[in-house]
Amino acid sequence: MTEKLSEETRGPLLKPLFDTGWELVEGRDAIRKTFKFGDFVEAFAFMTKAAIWAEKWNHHPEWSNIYNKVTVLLTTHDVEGLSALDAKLARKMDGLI
Ligand SMILES: C[C@H](O)[C@H](O)[C@H]1CNC2=NC(N)=NC(=O)C2=N1
Repeated sequence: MTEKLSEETRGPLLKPLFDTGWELVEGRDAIRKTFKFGDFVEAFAFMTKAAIWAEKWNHHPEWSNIYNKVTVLLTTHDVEGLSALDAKLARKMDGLI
């Protein structure tokens, strides 16, 4: 069962993600990052690869795309906040670029 990140675990899990450009979302227990690519095809290729992992892990991003930018918000709806799955998917997305 997925659990909301505790005060003790969220620091070590989230700090490396803040270093790669993820940030906390105001008013919501979630993280967000905007990925920028050379063009729409590269942005959509990233979304396609990320979508395959999201489906495999049954953990889905809230995201939007404008031409060469993809803005991703990660949170765990089942626990109404951040869980280890969000950190896992964020790390995977960072690894896809
Ligand atoms: C029923 C289904 O397993 C759940 O709704 C899954 C699907 N994808 C999900 N994605 C995210 N980000 N959070 C969830 O809590 C979640 N739950």
